[in-house]
Amino acid sequence: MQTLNLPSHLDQSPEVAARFSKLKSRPVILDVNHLNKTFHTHTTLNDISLQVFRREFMCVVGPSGCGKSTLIRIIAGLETPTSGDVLLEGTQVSAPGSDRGMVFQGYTLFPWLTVKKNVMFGLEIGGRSSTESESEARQWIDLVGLSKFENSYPHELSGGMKQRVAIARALANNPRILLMDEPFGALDAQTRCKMQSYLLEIWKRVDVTIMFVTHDLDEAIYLSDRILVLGTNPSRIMEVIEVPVPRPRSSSQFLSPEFLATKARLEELIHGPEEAEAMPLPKIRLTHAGDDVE
Ligand SMILES: Nc1ncnc2c1ncn2[C@@H]1O[C@H](COP(=O)(O)OP(=O)(O)OP(=O)(O)O)[C@@H](O)[C@H]1O
Repeated sequence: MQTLNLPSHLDQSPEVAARFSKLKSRPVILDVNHLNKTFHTHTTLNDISLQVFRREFMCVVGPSGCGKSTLIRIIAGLETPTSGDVLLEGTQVSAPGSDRGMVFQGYTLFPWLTVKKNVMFGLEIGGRSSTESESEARQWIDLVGLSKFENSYPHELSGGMKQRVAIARALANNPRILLMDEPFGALDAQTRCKMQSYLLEIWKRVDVTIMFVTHDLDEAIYLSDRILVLGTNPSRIMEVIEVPVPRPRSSSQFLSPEFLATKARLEELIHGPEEAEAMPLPKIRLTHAGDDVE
């Protein structure tokens, strides 16, 4: 078998290295300190500490059950840690707040409200007048490219369009951080690719930091500045990878040596020997000896 001769994922071009030094010179927006979460007797998060910089795009990956959603839910204030704390711009997170926007995999729009009313909802709850909310909602709907659909109802939109509305609605409250938990997980592959490009475009135009949970390693590399890799047994941070792929990103980079090297490292961390050992299949055979497919 021919093996690819890949560079190390740690190799960075001068251009990429300069971008990371600029990123790290920005203020820390999110500070996670020695976070632990135990459900009954099961330790889901164990001593997780990390810092995210302002306007950084960080993806969170790891095997199923490693605590990705739990981490995001704690940052969102939807779950309380067993110990440790989360600071957003220096303020301790203890409950949900408008400084954090959330987009989930399931479509969470109100089906009885139009696109415009869905986006206006949080603004009106936050105390804005109807006129103010309407003009702000229009601006966000414009940003996600759905002006023509502002009077449509969610059932009249495709899955990708619904998620664009969900992004507009989350951004309308001017959150400091956007927390996205598998937001494109239910979309078909083509729509998913389009949504990834839309999201990068939106992120470039808004002063917001993004934490994005995904199972899709290509998606993580395509979107991220850094990738947080969580592991299980024991639960821990395995690595924080600085993605060496230059920006602006495009699908033509999927086969570039930097992209493939990062993917190989992620595969090694997530699907390495540890996972295979953790879940061995029982040696049961339901076919006749000699009737092998390989
Ligand atoms: N409310 C809860 N009560 C009890 N256990 C929970 C609760 N929420 C999460 N867990 C457990 O914590 C562990 C981590 O769950 P979590 O959903 O955070 O993982 P994940 O990495 O997001 O998984 P997946 O990739 O499959 O979505 C799992 O074992 C899960 O069963």
